Amino acid sequence: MRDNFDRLYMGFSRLFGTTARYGVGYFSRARTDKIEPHEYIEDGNPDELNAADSKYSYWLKEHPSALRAFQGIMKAAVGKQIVIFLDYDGTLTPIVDEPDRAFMSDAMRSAVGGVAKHFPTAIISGRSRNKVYQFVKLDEVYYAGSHGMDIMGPPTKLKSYEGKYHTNALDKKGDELSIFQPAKEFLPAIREILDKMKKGTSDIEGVLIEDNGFCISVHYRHVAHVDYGPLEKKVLSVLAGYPRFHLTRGKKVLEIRPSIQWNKGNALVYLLDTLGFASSSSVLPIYIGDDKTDEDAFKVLRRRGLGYPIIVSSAPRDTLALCSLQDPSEVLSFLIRLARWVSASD
Ligand SMILES: O=P(O)(O)OC[C@H]1O[C@H](O[C@H]2O[C@H](CO)[C@@H](O)[C@H](O)[C@H]2O)[C@H](O)[C@@H](O)[C@@H]1O
Repeated sequence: MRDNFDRLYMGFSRLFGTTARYGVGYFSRARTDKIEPHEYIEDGNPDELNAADSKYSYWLKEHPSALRAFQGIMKAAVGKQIVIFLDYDGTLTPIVDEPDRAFMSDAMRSAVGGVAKHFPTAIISGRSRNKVYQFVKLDEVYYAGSHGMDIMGPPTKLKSYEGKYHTNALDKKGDELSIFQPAKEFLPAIREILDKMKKGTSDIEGVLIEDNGFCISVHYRHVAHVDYGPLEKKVLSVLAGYPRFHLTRGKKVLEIRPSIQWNKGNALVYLLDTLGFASSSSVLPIYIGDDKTDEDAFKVLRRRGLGYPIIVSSAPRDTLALCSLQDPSEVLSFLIRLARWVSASD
């Protein structure tokens, strides 16, 4: 009986976008909101939804909810230093139609600030470092923009990272920081590509080109289906003149990136190293992200057998993550719980 209700409610939640599926308040929310199972039966094809749900339930067994696994994660953290890594779009904010309007909620800001009070915390995003900072506006967090190619992290004199890519900086309080930009020499070419990309695609309606510092995003969320082919062709033809760059694909976005061996996984390692946890077993990194690019960081954690890679997804996906969270609202619950847990154990 309970199983039936579970399945029906999951179908309903997928259909109507409610987020109260797992973790705290799952059944209680369903009841207080007075959601009746028959509403779902009338509005959807039960067979299709049941098939999708059973795939998702199966996937959840392999990538359990980090909210459900919370106690286990905290048990593993005993005697270790937790370090938090967060992606931005799709993790700290829901995916929205206008990239410039992916604002972070005050609740999320306060939750991220809450964990950053207790643990070193970094946001690693595909956006430019400054843009992420403008959205987040928390000074106690480290920022890595351009998929990790522009990191503002702890001060460092580590020999393993080339000095020419480092610049010293000060934060607002006057504390020392280090800026690491391993794709520095690509900047002039990136400016050229940006210019050509803007000119070359200006006749296609709906294209939005975002300058991400060391990468460029060509958004096609608002491009008509028939125009996608010509757009991709144009992007590839500009790129053909720049063999030291390559194209990757994200959520309704084509991204142009310098072809260096540096990604979010390298950024995670860099930050762990500069925080003083190089090859340390006394650290427990928790990395939460929703995108393909976050898989590079998941891979590093899995290879090192370290911490918890957590994917944000409400559908089954190929992933190296160990746990999952359904959407940014579950990320919020997880972060709040983490800050409460550490305050309670202080
Ligand atoms: O690494 P991330 O922080 O996840 O950044 C990846 C890309 O995110 C943004 O684009 C995506 O989110 C937009 C806002 O929700 C959405 O409109 C767009 O369709 C998505 O692709 C950002 O604008 C890109 O520059 C980032 O590379």
